[in-house]
Order: sequence, then structure tokens, then C-alpha cells
Amino acid sequence: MEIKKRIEELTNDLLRYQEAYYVQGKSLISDSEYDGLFDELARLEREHPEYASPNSPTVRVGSDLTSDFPEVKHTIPVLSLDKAYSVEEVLSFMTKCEEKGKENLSFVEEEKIDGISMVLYYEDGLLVRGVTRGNGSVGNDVTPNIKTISQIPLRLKENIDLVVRGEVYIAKEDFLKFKDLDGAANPRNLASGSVRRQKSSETAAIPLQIFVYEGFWADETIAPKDHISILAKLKELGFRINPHIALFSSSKQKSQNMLDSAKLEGKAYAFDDLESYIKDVTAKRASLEYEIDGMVTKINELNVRDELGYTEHHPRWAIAYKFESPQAETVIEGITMQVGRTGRITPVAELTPVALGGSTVKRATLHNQEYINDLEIAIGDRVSVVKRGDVIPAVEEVLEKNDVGNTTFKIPLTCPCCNTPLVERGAHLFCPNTDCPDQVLGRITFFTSRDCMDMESLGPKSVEILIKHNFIKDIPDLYTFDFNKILDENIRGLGEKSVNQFKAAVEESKKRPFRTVLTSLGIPEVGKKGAEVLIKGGFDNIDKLIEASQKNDVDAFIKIPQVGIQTANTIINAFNDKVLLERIEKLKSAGLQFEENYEENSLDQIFSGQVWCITGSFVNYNPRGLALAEIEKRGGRTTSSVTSKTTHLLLGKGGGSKRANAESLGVKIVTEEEFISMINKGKVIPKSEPENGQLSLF
Ligand SMILES: NC(=O)c1ccc[n+]([C@@H]2O[C@H](COP(=O)([O-])OP(=O)(O)OC[C@H]3O[C@@H](n4cnc5c(N)ncnc54)[C@H](O)[C@@H]3O)[C@@H](O)[C@H]2O)c1
Ligand SMILES: [Zn+2]
Repeated sequence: MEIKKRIEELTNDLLRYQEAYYVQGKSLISDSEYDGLFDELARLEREHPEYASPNSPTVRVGSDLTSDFPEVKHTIPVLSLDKAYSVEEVLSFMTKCEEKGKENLSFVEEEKIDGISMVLYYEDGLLVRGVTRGNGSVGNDVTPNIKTISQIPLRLKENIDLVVRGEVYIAKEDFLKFKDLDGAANPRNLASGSVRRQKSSETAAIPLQIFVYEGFWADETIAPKDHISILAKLKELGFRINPHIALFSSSKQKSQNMLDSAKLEGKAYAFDDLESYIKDVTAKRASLEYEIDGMVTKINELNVRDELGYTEHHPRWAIAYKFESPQAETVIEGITMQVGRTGRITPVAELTPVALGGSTVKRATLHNQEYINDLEIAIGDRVSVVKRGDVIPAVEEVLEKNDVGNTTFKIPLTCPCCNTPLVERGAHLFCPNTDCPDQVLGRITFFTSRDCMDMESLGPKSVEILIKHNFIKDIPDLYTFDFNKILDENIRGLGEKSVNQFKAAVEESKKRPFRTVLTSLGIPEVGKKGAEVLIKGGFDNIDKLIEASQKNDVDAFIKIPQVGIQTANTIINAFNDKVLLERIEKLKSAGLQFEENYEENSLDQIFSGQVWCITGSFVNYNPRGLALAEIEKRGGRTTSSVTSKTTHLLLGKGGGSKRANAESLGVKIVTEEEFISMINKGKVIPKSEPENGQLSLF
């Protein structure tokens, strides 16, 4: 019910923002806030399609129709663009296109001009109509105004029927000169307002410009066959084309040859150059004469474009990379307390969702009371939020105080979960009750998480239900609880299938090595690295750790070079805690590994220091994660894309642009067979290719 409401709320809000933005040229919220809400709605609709409205802004192009101009139907789809916020996403878009198109493709990179979309209709070589994007299928006829833009040819050099898409914009410098005319907030608003003037003489007074970027020929026999040839032809016909064009393909030479044969000036690159290219454009963005808000990646081959087609909202053959801002502005709607698995209380700001550094941010940490006091943070304040590195977003500054009189927030004195009075330890407050349900949940889900015992079916949602129904209270209960009992309670969503998955996960977890079990206990200072250090330092079973701790044998710990006195004391403290000792005892009797198994860990670390990437599909490793596990077990690192740090590419059937990337970077390419003989030193004969040669692509 709550989700249904949220979807309704987001739909209505976004439609309201769209109306203001497209029709009145006003922004009620910032673009990144808008994008954040849009992404949230798209995600909720994906998860709950039953609640999605047919009028949702995610399936319709934001309409800029006004009643001031006649409406005309478009003869081509005039849509928005799908968005990406990282180079990785763009690369993965390219790979998917190649997989779907089943061929090696080339892609054009264009600047995403921040202006207003315009569709120009030519008949017999004459400009007959200039039409706004409208709602994608119907637009406003603004021909008289458009004719005032001298860069738009009224008559072409050929007598053809042609539809052209372009972006009308005003240069930054001109914006500064003319903005006071109608109080426009930014160049796009001024361009948009000028195109919609009732008197063309007023439009003519504003120095509007245009770059065109798509052409649709009525006569297919004379239509160019790829995007770069379209651009070259448009230029020849008298249109203004943005000279900042780049073509990406499997090699720089190939791209250059293609540009040459299309007779288009532009830069030629290999896929591998994309990251540095986008970086470069981002750096030069400020010095451009006009505003751009991103880059557009488009498939160059028109036959594949036709094959992929359109959604109701955007073409499937293009994607817009939006420049990420490392900082965003939004409002603190509320402040909640998070109780960590150790009982630590963290105040969290609940934000109006905002797009930030590649994702949508709804919550940001406020660290502790001292931090809140220093920044004087109150509910309702407008704040700036930042994301540094991979850390959780944090509120950085109050930009505007709330106008309802809320004062600086005070963290409550009792635990929000179990009401126990909080205690102070250092800069933080803690809930001292180890049975506190939030702590229990945190502790168990940490234990089952992917980086720990990796019990996928027992994720936070399932564990929460199990705790709610009093089935489990602590980690060892996972091993003693009779999961069949769940079936008696008829819990929605938890049927026999889930029960079997739970049981399998529990059994599977008993095989996890000691180092993993030790990490999963959640002892301070004993993370993945810490556990490894202790084991290598001689603590290769749990009893040795407990014994040394109970004897308070600090020396036994600090003789390990990586362990300092403070860490030693923390560990010793932990292993003197009765609750932890009991937990360990129970897990021991459940059959978990509490001793290092040297045989299992004696796998030669043949991939140590290497960085592997994997692409395509495999006969012996299906899903591909199995191959990744083999690499990691032998000391290798794995990544999702080929970069300059990648040392090996494991290449299956159908590997697309990653292969090209690897080749141009000189990354060693390893086939499945070679890989198997590397890890088995040739002992095992791999399964052969299935007869029908079917591929399963990811
Ligand atoms: N602040 C607000 O209240 C508010 C409201 C609505 C929309 N918005 C902003 O507008 C965005 C969505 O707007 P949209 O759908 O109109 O545009 P878009 O950002 O999704 O981009 C699509 C448009 O880019 C233009 N474009 C520029 N250069 C291009 C090129 N080289 N090739 C192809 N297209 C090019 C085209 O006109 C195309 O229609 C949102 O992401 C948001 O940032 C903000
Ligand atoms: Zn509590």
C-alpha cells in the first residue's frame, strides 16, 4: 500500500515538475533532484508494475505542448534519451548493443546540447514546418519563429523530402546579454521561451542557434546508411553540424577509415579511449561557447538501430551520459536513527531523493551529535550532499534553514528500537542491549551477507521475517531452527521453495573455511584482512585465539607485525565476552569450520597480482561466476570491465567490445580451454562444445 502511494505521489509530482519545466520554462526543483525522483519511480515501477500509471512520466516524453500554437503530428518518433551516469554504464550499453545486434558496431559520441528540441520538415527541398518535440508524437508548429534563425536553411541544395532533428540553443555569452529581457534563469529557458514567442519579431531579436543531429530521408534509396554519413550529408545540404564528433570502434584505424569514407571530419578512437575521451570533454566543457549537459552515444549502423527500435520514452540505440556532479542539493525531510550490529547509533538524514554521482541518494549519514551540532542541522533544512570515493553520502552543509522554526536536531536518549537508555562511548552513542532486535538483525545479516558466509537466500528481508516470527534470535539459531516450521505459519512469500533454499544455504555454509567464519562473527578489527593476518600469524584455530585472549596475552598478538597494541586489546576484549564465546560454542557444535584447513588453502596462488575480466559465455562455467571464483581462489582480482589495469581477459563465446578493448590494450586473452589447463595444469579434459553450438549470452 505504501509503495502504491509513493508511486502515485512521484507520478503526480514529476508531472507537475514537467509541466512547469517544459511549458512555463521554470524549474521547481534542481535537475539532479528531478533525475533522482525519476530514477526512484522507474525502479518502483519495475518492482511493482501493477501500480504503474499509464501516464507515468517514465513511459511518456515530458510534454512541452502549449495551446498558443497549432498542433501537428510528427512523422518520426521524437523522444527523450535513456540516461547513464558513468562511463562503465556507457561501455556496458555498447556491449549489450553488440550482443543484441550480433555484430561489431561503431558508436558516435556527440555533445548533448542543452537547448530545446526542434524538428524541421522539408518537402521538395523547402522548409515547410518547424515543430517542437511536444509529447513525442504531436508537437507545436512554431514555423514563423524558426524561420528567424538564419542558420536554418529555408531551401536545401537538393529537392528532397527530409525530416531533421536538432537542438536550438543560445550561446552562453548571448544569454548574459539577453537574459534580463524575460528573466530567464538559464540559456535553455531563454531559448525555449524565445522559440515560443507570439511575435516572430521578438524571436528574431534573440540570437538563437542550432545544431542538427539526425536526418530521416523519405526516399530510402538515397538515404545514407550510417549516422556519420547522415551528418556529412546534412552538412552538404546546408545544415549546421556540431564539429565535436567522435567515432568509436574496435580500433582507431577502423574508426578513421570509416570517417574518411563518410567524408566527415571528426575524431577517431578505439573503445578503450572512451573513458579518457569523456574525461577530456568534461574538462573542456566550461570553455565551450554553449551549454552541454552530457554526451550522447549512438549506434552508427542504421540497420541495427532499426532492429533495436524504440520504447515509448527513448530509442534503444542511444544513451545520454549525464555529467555527474559530485555534490547535490536537497532537503532533509526527516532524521532517523540507525542501530548498527554493534549497537552503535547513527543519525541518518532522510532526503528528498536526488541524483548524485551515478545513483539516486535518499539517505545520508549525519555521523553523530557532534557533527549535527557543528553544522547546526535541523529537519526541513536545505542542504548540500556529497559522495566522496565509495563512501556513503554525507550531508556537508546547510544551505538554507527551514522556515518552520525547527531547531538543531537532538539524538534521542533511548534506543529507537528497544527503548534501552543509550550509553556514550567515544564520539558515539550505543544501545547496550545485545538482544536489541535491530542489533540482532544487523548481526545475522552481516553473517549471511555475500562477503561473509554468502547465504544468499537468507538476505535482510528473510532474516527480518524469521526474527519477527520468533524463529531465530541469534546466529546459531540458523543451525538449530527447524525451517519446516515456517510452513505451518503460512507466511506470505515463504513457501516450500524458500524453506529448501534456506536449508541448502545453511548446509552449504558449513563448508566455508575458518577465515570466512572468523570474519563473519563481526568482531571489531577482525575483518577479511584482519582474519587473514591472525591466521597467518599462527592463530589458525579459534581455541588459540580464545586461549591467548583469556590469558590476556597481548604479546602473542603484537608479535604479528601488522597487529598493534590497540588492536590486540580490542580482540582480547572481544574474546572475553561471554555472549560471543557461547555463540562460538554453539556454532562449533553446529559443524562450522573453526580450524584452518591447510589442504583446502594450499591452492597455488597462480593468479596472484593479476586482474582478470571475463566476457562471453562458457561451457564449463555457467553461470560465469564459477570462473570468477576459480580466479579469486587462486589469488587473482576480477573486474567488470577491461581497463588499463586489466592483465587477462577470459574470453568465452560472443565476447564483444571487451575483446576489442583487450586487444588494443595488449591484455592477454585466455580461452576457456587455456584457462582450464592453467588451473588444472592440464589434468582435466574440459567438456566439449555442445553439438548445436548454442550460446547463452549474458
Ligand atoms: N528541474 C525540473 O523540474 C525538471 C523537469 C523536467 C525535466 N528536467 C530535466 O530534463 C531532463 C529530461 O528532459 P528531456 O527528456 O527533455 O531531455 P533529456 O535530457 O532526456 O535529453 C533528450 C534530449 O536531448 C536533446 N539533445 C541534445 N543534444 C543531442 C544530441 N546530440 N543527440 C540527440 N539528442 C540531443 C534532444 O532534444 C533530446 O530530446 C531530466 O533529466 C531533467 O534533468 C528537469
Ligand atoms: Zn536497542
